[in-house]
Amino acid sequence: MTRVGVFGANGRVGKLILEDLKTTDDISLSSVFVRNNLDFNVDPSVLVSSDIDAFLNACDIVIDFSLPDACEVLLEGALKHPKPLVIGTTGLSTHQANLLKQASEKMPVLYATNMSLGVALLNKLVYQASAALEDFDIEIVEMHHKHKKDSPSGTALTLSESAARGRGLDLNKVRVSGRDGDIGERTKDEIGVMALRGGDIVGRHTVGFYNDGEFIELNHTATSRNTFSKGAIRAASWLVDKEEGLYTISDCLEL
Ligand SMILES: NC(=O)C1=CN([C@@H]2O[C@H](COP(=O)(O)OP(=O)(O)OC[C@H]3O[C@@H](n4cnc5c(N)ncnc54)[C@H](OP(=O)(O)O)[C@@H]3O)[C@@H](O)[C@H]2O)C=CC1
Ligand SMILES: O=C(O)C1=N[C@H](C(=O)O)C[C@H](O)C1
Repeated sequence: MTRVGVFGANGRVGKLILEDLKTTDDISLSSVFVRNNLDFNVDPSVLVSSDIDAFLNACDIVIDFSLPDACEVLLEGALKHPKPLVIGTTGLSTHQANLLKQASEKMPVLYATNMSLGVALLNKLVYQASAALEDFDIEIVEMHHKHKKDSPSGTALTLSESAARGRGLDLNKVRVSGRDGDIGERTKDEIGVMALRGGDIVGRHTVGFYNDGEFIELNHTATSRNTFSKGAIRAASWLVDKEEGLYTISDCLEL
């Protein structure tokens, strides 16, 4: 039985991971990290702790859906006590992304800005379309619930990386994430990545390829957050016996 530690268990996704683990074979909850209290009860055999070392000691693998600063605490702890990590937290700073890379030199780390099968495939399609439709303008729109803190979404940024790679472009030089005022005409290479927020939208991403006379739009809509929690548990079962290294959701899904 694989013992899972959940980081961010009070959160929208974290709570679902705890629920989904109850109905999963060969993998079960053994520890929960909290900064204050857990908002609900768990089986008394589960360690609930705000001590990162104790939390890591009590599990074989960690699943993290928290916030960037919290994820940093996890990565620093894991650098001292290596443990396989499945990380879904988005909005990481450059420093936090570097810590994640450092961690992957000591332990297996699967980082995915979106744990769904659909978005994993969408990334492949976007790469292909971007390369094939070289004269088309690329614009990405993401929509999420009003509680989301980071923008653009991690998924939109990953999709824009796929689009930039398809064209051999450096995303840092071509990404435009806001247009307001007298901005002039659109330049050929820019990749627009725009964010909308409202209500309870679980997650919607549209990657459009626009030319004179025609356009194509590729869309993925998550209709349930369980898509992410179940995807993360599947990733944990796959990652637990891997060697150190940085893995993607496509590796796990063999896409
Ligand atoms: N990769 C993917 O497929 C997906 C990724 N996400 C990403 O996952 C993350 C979480 O999303 P969501 O569940 O909606 O967010 P929530 O805000 O609902 O949950 C965040 C969790 O992080 C915990 N947390 C915050 N700060 C700290 C801290 N300093 N130390 C310890 N724990 C902390 C909170 O604990 P407490 O309540 O105790 O404060 C809470 O449990 C986001 O980055 C989101 O973008 C979301 C969906 C899918
Ligand atoms: O915060 C969310 O809710 C989501 N975050 C992820 C992201 O930033 O891409 C994935 C998903 O779209 C939901």
